[in-house]
Amino acid sequence: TSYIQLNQRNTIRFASTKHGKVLTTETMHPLVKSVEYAVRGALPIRAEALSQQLKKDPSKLNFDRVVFCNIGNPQQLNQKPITFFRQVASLCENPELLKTENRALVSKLYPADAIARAQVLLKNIGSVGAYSHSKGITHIRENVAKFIERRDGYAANPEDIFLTQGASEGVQKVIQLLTQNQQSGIMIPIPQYPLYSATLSLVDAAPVPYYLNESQAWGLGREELQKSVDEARKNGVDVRALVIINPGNPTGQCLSEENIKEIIRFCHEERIVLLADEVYQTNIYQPERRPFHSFKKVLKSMGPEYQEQELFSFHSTSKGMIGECGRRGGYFECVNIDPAIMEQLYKISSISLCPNVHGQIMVDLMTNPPVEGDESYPQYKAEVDAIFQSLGRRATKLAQCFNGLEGVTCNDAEGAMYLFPQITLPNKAIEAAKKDGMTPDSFYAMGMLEATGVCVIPGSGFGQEPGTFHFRSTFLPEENLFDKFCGSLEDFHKSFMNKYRD
Ligand SMILES: Cc1ncc(COP(=O)(O)O)c(CN[C@@H]2CONC2=O)c1O
Repeated sequence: TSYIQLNQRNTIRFASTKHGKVLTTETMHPLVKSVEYAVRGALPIRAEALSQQLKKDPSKLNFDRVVFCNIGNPQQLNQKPITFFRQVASLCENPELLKTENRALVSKLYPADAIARAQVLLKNIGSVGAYSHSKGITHIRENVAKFIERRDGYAANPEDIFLTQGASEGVQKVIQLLTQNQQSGIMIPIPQYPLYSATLSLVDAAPVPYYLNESQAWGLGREELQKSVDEARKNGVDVRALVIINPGNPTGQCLSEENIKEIIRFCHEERIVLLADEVYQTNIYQPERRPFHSFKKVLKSMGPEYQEQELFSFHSTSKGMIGECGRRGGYFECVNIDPAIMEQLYKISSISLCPNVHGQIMVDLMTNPPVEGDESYPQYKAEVDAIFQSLGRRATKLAQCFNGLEGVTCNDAEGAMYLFPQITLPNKAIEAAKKDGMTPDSFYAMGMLEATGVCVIPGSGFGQEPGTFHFRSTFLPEENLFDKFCGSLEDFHKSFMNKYRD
């Protein structure tokens, strides 16, 4: 916009005054100011401060470590990375190791299939220090497409795949494109992972809530979706898309194939774009909920009338049994998306040049791990199975712990990494929270943190049925510390309930 046009279009509000900071919370972008993201909000900030205090003067606190259960960050809680993945990544990082003169030494440390994988990757990448294609390295996108074909049994085109800085970046790009003005609405689950509400705040679009049914194991029916979209459209909201998180965060429910068909039929009939967040697709602990049904697969299995349904599917290297969150690896696949929109997606992807190459390498490894017959397969399978079984045990144990607490009910985690128990708090606690200017569940969670060092996130950070209170915890603390972890929560809860008993 030229200076003159700006002047004609609206009066220029000069940020700079005669003194003080130019950039302040008064002069900043108001939408940024409006954003909230509880997963790293007040509780984790306090937890970080306590963690620093523990290093300086542990005597003042009645716990010896802060347990960050606020975030699905497995390697922060000492989950081991997958050996084969780190072997390949480290070889890509230091190609000198692949030189012939070093082969004898390196072969003592690295299996042949890791060396071979690194060579193939570097042949297609060049240097991990170079910018890559803005959609991601073609060779890796081809491998992702093959993974999708193997998983679903339907064709996938590498040109429909964008590699991203974690799934977050893909979600933000797609929502940005989908929302034209303040009337643009995106349906999001309540409770939801606050990436969605935060992104909608940033683009000044309308969140359109649909409620998961806690009494039905966080189930979702067509009638709830219909009620939500009808209500929004009646109020002038231009509902354009539906976000489904499957398996769910923070709720852990896994959709059946029939449920997915019902959702696709709804989107088709209501002309709504589907955003399928499937980052927990390998975190499914309840056998009856396996195998994972992707929205892509179910859509392709439905009749011809559904074959124009627009769908974006998201995946990430941060979850599963991998937990490589810090590498920022992820992708999204575009299904039935207008070619002109694909060009727009490429354009905005090119603004940030490319996703980081190490994240891309991790996507390649996640989607194409060692297979039966490969030298590294036995170790890879043993590591993945051990993590998977341990997550399942911890999910069950923590749910049992929560269900044993006075006034607490907790659905099992069918999948994902979290539990979202509902807590019934005494009025005295609710009053005390009010006095401290906190929501009751934040007051409870802060009390838990100060007493035990365990950091969870209040349900208000995810949304919840009005009048109910929840908190979200991961079940990621190391298994050998789990009994102590559960014991500290039980002790805190007893003392809290006694302190505020009506
Ligand atoms: C449902 C869902 N979608 C997308 C993401 C983004 O992941 P990446 O950007 O790392 O790929 C997360 C991360 N889970 C957050 C982070 O940890 N705890 C959470 O609730 C998530 O839970």
